Amino acid sequence: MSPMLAARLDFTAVLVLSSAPSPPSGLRVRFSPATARARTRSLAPRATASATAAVSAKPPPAAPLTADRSVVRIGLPSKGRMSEQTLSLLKSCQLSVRHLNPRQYTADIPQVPNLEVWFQRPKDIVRKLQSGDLDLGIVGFDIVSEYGQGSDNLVVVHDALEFGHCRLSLAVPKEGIFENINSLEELANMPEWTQERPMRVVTGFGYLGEKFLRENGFNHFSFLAGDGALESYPAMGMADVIVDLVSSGTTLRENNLKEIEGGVVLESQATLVACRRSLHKRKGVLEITHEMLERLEAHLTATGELMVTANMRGNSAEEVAERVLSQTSLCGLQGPTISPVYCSRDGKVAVEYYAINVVVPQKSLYKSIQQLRSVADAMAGEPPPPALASSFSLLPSTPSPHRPGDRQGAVAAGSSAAMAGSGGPTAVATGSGAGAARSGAPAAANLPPVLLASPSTVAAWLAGPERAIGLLLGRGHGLAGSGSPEDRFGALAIGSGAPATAGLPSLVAAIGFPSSFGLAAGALSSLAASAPSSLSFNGLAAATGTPSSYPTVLSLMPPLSSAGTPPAASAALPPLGAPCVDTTLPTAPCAAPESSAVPRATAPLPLGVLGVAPTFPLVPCTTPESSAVPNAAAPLVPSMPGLAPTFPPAPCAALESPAAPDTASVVPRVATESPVAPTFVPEPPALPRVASTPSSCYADPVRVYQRRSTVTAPACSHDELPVYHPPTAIPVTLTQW
Ligand SMILES: Nc1ncnc2c1ncn2[C@@H]1O[C@H](COP(=O)(O)OP(=O)(O)OP(=O)(O)O)[C@@H](O)[C@H]1O
Ligand SMILES: O=P(O)(O)OC[C@H]1O[C@H](OP(=O)(O)OP(=O)(O)O)[C@H](O)[C@@H]1O
Repeated sequence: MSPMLAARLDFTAVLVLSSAPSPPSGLRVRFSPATARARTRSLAPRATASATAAVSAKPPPAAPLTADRSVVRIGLPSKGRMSEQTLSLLKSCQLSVRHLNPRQYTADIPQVPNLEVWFQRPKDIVRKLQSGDLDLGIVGFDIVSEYGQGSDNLVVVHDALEFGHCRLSLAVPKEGIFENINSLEELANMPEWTQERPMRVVTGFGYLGEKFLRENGFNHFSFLAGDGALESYPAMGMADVIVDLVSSGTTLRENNLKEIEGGVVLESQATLVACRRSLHKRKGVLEITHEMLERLEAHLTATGELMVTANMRGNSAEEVAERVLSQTSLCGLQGPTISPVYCSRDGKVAVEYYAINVVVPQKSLYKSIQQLRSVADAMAGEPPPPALASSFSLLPSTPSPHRPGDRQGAVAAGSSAAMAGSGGPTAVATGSGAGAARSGAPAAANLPPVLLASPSTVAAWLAGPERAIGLLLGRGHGLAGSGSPEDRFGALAIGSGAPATAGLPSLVAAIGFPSSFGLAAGALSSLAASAPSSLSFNGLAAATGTPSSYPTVLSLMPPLSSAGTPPAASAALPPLGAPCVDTTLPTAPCAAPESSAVPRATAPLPLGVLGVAPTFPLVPCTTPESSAVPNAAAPLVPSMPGLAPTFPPAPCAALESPAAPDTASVVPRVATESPVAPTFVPEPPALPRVASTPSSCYADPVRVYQRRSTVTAPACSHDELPVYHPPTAIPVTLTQW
């Protein structure tokens, strides 16, 4: 084995970034061999041990940095499947790439003035990072590993940008001499492979492929380089096995190939990579890297979180806080924000309700809402509501008539007595995206609830105690899916576990996930077409348009009353493609409590989920001295509204003349379309200074980032180079509208 192959993959050196606005001389880039070694070990689960262990550490190329270049350069994929997602990720981080002339390869990012974007083929990005012609780049880890070949001059500063997931895998034909070959070991020991007749491998990853085979005991193999359609080579008799990228596995299956145990060479996804020499030497690279990491981390951390807003009665914010904090799913990142909701009572300002804003993991949204409801009921002196499955309200058994004029792809189903009696699904309604599920619409007044979310979220709901009714759109997105577990859920999964006589759960939700929206719309159309006759479909709007018109918004319907009080029938469907921040679904009439015709039991707990809340972690760890230094993330903060509207309204009157300025400028749709009691969330307090950590940890203010997957060590474990700090310090949220 060559020394090159025997060396280690060492992309994992830490990047030390200064948060202090000190002059460049004060910035330190330091790489700790010890720390890097530790990282390498902890990388093993992501890149298989063999791959991790043997990418060589070639000496860094001696290419000098171009003396006259003062601008920092980042390389982005010019085409292919990574290209669009890269731009979209950056946009989500408020780093919009301005590509004025599509014929040119350069662009800029207005938010980062000294940064020049160069669109390049991914492999060229890696090559140019090595040579120092690019300073930063976004490419798949597979490409970094193959073309970087362990170069010391490459630093993967963020290894999990959460797109472009795939694996580099060895696959063999399902039949013939491979029929009983199911593991790498069995493959290596096949008597067929001799020096004269080696195993022929076709791949576009010659470096990683060869290293992998050598490390796994293969003695007789030969390589054939191929660029595309590698799955055809075995059938054509040109190769015995392939080493290629796999994501869904469909191409392999369709070409009669199979993966085998131990055959994964490398797990990959998009990464942010930097040129080490640039980080050291080129002015501005460190700061820009720092800023990009800040934004990426903020966005990625927040995508699994939702901000839930609810109004509930209470005597004081503290009392509400105590109750809310007693619930396991309502503790937020640091705790809920609780603020008074001002209503007008007899011409005076009164506070009877409090708005709770709390960040919850998307996965436990359902649980959180149940807990909120139970807290709200307890506050009102009532027993907590039953679990969701038994809190369904009975619906009229007559199916709602089909409305011919409804929009395409829109679908919702009323319940039917037949279904309720069958023990099968009691009802289903589906709505798609962007708050389009509008059970409050006249023809949809009897509609059951909608739960539409990403497959994994719905799967969690279905599997959870609530046994929610749901339409799960699996990968197959056929309504009668089969095959993989996800495909099995691709079928309509409704009413599981709901009592046969039950009507509907009290929750209506529609989530528009840009990523799965097309899928959702397709499945909804199929559902409409293939619906059993016992279901009838009413029109619920399915928003269409570009992904950007789907705010990730979840609209929640207040509970139907136990007496079956339908939702107010006043809400009109939003126009197609409208940005639907659909919060206008009050069930109770807006009235002062004393005059309310609606018994307390039916009064809604108004809920709204404000969508993805990117959380901007501020500087996680500094020396005490640095607390005098403005936080590096601070400039991000003032642009955030920090105001979470509450909706729908708490029962109250005199909304026409709010007693205090309203929040219309913040949330115009809510203010104009919904009779919302104004809620005043105090201005966010002045940003606290960065939390201090024991000074023994640091010599000066530093922030260290490295590959996310290696975040295992405690915060301050190294005398000089503290490892990555999980960004939990000071969450600041931005709600996307
Ligand atoms: N199923 C997949 N097949 C190939 N690449 C995938 C897959 N899923 C994610 N990726 C990521 O996308 C990158 C390849 O994208 P794409 O094939 O568009 O790139 P490219 O460099 O333009 O390809 P080519 O060199 O074949 O033109 C891979 O390097 C990998 O990181
Ligand atoms: O597991 P799957 O989801 O089926 O994806 C795997 C396929 O995708 C890629 O090919 P690509 O579409 O880039 O075309 P190519 O073969 O020409 O490279 C890869 O080379 C596989 O062939």
